[in-house]
Amino acid sequence: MTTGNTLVELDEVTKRFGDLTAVGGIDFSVRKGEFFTLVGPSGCGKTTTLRMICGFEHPTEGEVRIDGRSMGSVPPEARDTNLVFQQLSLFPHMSVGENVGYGLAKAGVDAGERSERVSEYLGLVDLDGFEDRNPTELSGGQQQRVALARALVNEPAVLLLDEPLSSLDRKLRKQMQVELRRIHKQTQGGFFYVTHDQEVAMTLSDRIAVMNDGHIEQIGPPEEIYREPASEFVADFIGDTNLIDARTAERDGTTVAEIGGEGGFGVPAPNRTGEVTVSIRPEDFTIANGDGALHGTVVERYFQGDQTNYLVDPHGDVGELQVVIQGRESAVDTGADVGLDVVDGAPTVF
Ligand SMILES: Nc1ncnc2c1ncn2[C@@H]1O[C@H](COP(=O)(O)OP(=O)(O)OP(=O)(O)O)[C@@H](O)[C@H]1O
Repeated sequence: MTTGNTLVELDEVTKRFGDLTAVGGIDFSVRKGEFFTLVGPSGCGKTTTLRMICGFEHPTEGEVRIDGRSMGSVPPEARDTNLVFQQLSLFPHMSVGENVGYGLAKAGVDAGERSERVSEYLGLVDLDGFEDRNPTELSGGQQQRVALARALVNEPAVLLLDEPLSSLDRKLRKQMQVELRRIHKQTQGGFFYVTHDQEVAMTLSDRIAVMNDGHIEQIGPPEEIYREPASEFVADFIGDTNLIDARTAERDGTTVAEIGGEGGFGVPAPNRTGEVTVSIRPEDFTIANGDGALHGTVVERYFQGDQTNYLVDPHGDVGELQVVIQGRESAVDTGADVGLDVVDGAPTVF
């Protein structure tokens, strides 16, 4: 299973706490130079997984390998990993420079080289010249960047990040996402990122693993996860979607899921029969006054600048649908009778 390109491998890893199975037999690998994100709802087992990679927890069953080597009972400090937490964990009594250089000092790196490496990594996180500042004088975003520099300075094979942006406000979080991408590109190390925030996962990652209740539902690049969700859970958790109950029927020799009954429209559902669920993303609809595959009434309309969101109550037993139209066009008002069409090939049938 090991290839030269693989950095971290989890092989049938299970972690039980008493009767509770926090992680139930998961497999994945993180490649060299990859930004890999584990995303899932609170309590699904993300942090436990990360803690098994860095050695703070040990699998009940299965094996963690780093660079092809079984981690068995290798203690955290002997693993080629470093960790950045959600809570800012800088030493308040040390300067920024001392914080960043802490691991190097512990490893016995001499003062001259330490000082060079510290300024190099402060430069990487865009904090040139901050060596003598005190961490308490810095903003939350700057402190988080110091924590990043501190974790990166001894060049670990894998940087583990546990919700490092969640204590920042929305704007700063967006900025730090861009920064993290850039820092990852420059260091070319493996990043293993854990978050419940699917938007962050989509923005940052080369690949995402979606976790649910201790198991992995799907692994793939963000676009694939979004466009071709492997399960109803993934479709619902990653981005917004409409999950519509439907039944299959034969139309012109092909099997379709009928949305809105016989008069509604058919979504191709090859090899399926009976009750199904159809996932349609809000942006995969088009909306117009008048005709469409489905008819309905606009219940609500929310203008959001770059897009307009509609809540449409379709005729037939479909349930309200969320529709998003990007751009400036928003010619349909609340209360209007509208037609909805769906972009060909966009829906997924479960
Ligand atoms: N040391 C422990 N002892 C007992 N149960 C634990 C322990 N650590 C975690 N758990 C349980 O294991 C499950 C998974 O927890 P974990 O922290 O891995 O989830 P998570 O996905 O990281 O959640 P969050 O996003 O809220 O941090 C939870 O039900 C949690 O209560």
